[in-house]
Amino acid sequence: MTLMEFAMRFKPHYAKPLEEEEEESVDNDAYDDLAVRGRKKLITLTDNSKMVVRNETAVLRVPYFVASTDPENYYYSLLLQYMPYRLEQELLVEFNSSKEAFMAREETLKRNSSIMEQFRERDRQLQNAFDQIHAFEILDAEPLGVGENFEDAEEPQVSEEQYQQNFQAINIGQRAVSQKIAESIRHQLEGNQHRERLFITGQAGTGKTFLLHQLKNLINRCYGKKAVRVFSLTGVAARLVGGRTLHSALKLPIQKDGRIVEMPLLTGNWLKVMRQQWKDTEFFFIDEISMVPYEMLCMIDSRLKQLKNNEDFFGGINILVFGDLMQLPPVRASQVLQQPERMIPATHLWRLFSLVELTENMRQQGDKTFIDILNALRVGDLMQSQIGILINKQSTDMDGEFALEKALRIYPTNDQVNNHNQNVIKYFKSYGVKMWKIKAQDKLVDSTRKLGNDNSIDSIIPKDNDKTGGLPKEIEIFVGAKVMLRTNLNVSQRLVNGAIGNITEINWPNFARDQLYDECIPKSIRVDFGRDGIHKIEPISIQFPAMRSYGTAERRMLPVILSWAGTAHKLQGSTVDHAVVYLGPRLFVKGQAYVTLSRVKSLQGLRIEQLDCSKLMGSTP
Ligand SMILES: Nc1ncnc2c1ncn2[C@@H]1O[C@H](COP(=O)(O)OP(=O)(O)OP(=O)(O)O)[C@@H](O)[C@H]1O
Repeated sequence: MTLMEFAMRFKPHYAKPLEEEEEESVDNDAYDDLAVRGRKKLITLTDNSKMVVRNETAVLRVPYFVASTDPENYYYSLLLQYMPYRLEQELLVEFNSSKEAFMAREETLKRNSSIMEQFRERDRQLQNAFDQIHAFEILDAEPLGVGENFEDAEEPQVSEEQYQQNFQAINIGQRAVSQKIAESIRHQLEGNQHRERLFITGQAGTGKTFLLHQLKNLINRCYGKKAVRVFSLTGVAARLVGGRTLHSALKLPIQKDGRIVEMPLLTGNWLKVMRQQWKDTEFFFIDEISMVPYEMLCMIDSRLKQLKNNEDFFGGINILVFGDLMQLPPVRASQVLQQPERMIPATHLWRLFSLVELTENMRQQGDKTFIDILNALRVGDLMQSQIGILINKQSTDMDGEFALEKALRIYPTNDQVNNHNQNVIKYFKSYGVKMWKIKAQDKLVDSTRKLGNDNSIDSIIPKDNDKTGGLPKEIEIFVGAKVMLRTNLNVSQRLVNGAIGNITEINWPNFARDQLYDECIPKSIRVDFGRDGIHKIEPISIQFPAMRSYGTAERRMLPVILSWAGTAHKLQGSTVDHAVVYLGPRLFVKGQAYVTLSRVKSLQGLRIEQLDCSKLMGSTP
């Protein structure tokens, strides 16, 4: 059924048949009124037609629809009630669904709603609808840590000096790729239609990300404009390369429970705006490609075709992907390289790529023993002597740089991460450090259903932080606590989800010197993000769907979580001087041990918390 056919179903309630519709006005009742009572006050509409001002109230009959089960009718009925229109068709033109049409009018509807407030007892119907939509956006968004909709960062400009310095530093393998790309750009600028499709791989630490930055600068300089767009699947990885997440940048659908959902086509204004944004793009980079399932690569291909209005593969732009398939496999999705059977005989996209392998380890530079261990671990072929070295790295005696509160801990699961953070809190408490427990303020914002006596607000709020916009239920903080930001505050200052720093100051409301009551949330905290500076962080409010059909809930909380530990998945791509890593029985994915270990620069900077040798061998996790 087309949207128009769908709209016709409303005729009995709202609209008169089109042929009866007067050119001059849609308010036929008002004209009928005019005939009976004589001259009435007219207002002139923007197209100079006239409309009679109604003196008497009218009753509008509205069937009842439920947003979750019948969104088309629900939003359409709201549009009909609250959006002024001359022809009913206008309401849906250019939109794929009535929800889209409704959201496109958000500003106007809210303005109209506030005007109408004077004439009616406000039923909050519109407000509830917007609240619901925005709350559900939390669920539709990528899981936290998988990035959010932040706009293109104003990337920090690399100085000429830095650029030259990096250029001098690049090794032979990196230089060969740079030269190939420079050459190719020269040909493309001369009109050559060949486009580069490279898969730049190499074990962890071989400088793939370093090369990515260098190529980005090189290409932008060649074109004299921002011609490269850089993406990653996770927000943390995107932060490392100054890029955006694939989902937000390309409006890709979100996979739920490992299922790949169909990708909607962009239409109307969205498409226009995005095409404009992409017009200068000549190169498309994806970092950490090992996290991108094959189906997603296909979606990227079709989205780029649409954005560049070009049916060539990837919309006829150059595409460079960076990653190591021996690192983490895509989370809950099919293999990266394998083309699912149902997609055959479509062209296998990976066949279009040339492979370039970087071989010189730059992260563990100088630590040959560690490099050899990592190389062997990568292919599941550790020698007995190498296992011996790792066994010697096991220690319960964590002091100096490896002290509980200092070195980063890397675990496979969130549970272990939380557990470690709590242990650090206990440790500081044992030294009498003053702590404050900050509890989130939760409330229901939908008036559709009230909480009964048997239900507390806690019973209808999801426990999983990813379903509450990343805001935790509670957090214990103190000056010195290590925290991770869970929202994008300022992309150009790199204050994005995943940024880690230490609290330097806690400020309470009303200039109080301390937390006056248990429910009190600090007015702000200051966090030192190292080279990204010290920044003030204030509490934020986020709406999300409550459980058990209780409508929309809202949580107000500081957007930070404790961060003395992180998961291997979230830390993929990072480099640290010191870390205590877990290589025990809870490793659950092939490649996890390798990714975990290879974050550390040297054997000297490594301690192992638990070691299960069977997890290091062969291809089994
Ligand atoms: N040519 C180079 N000169 C100096 N340092 C380099 C060079 N290439 C890479 N590095 C440094 O080596 C470390 C590892 O590099 P990088 O993070 O780019 O590796 P990677 O291959 O992307 O690793 P991973 O697969 O773990 O993400 C970084 O600290 C980086 O700055």
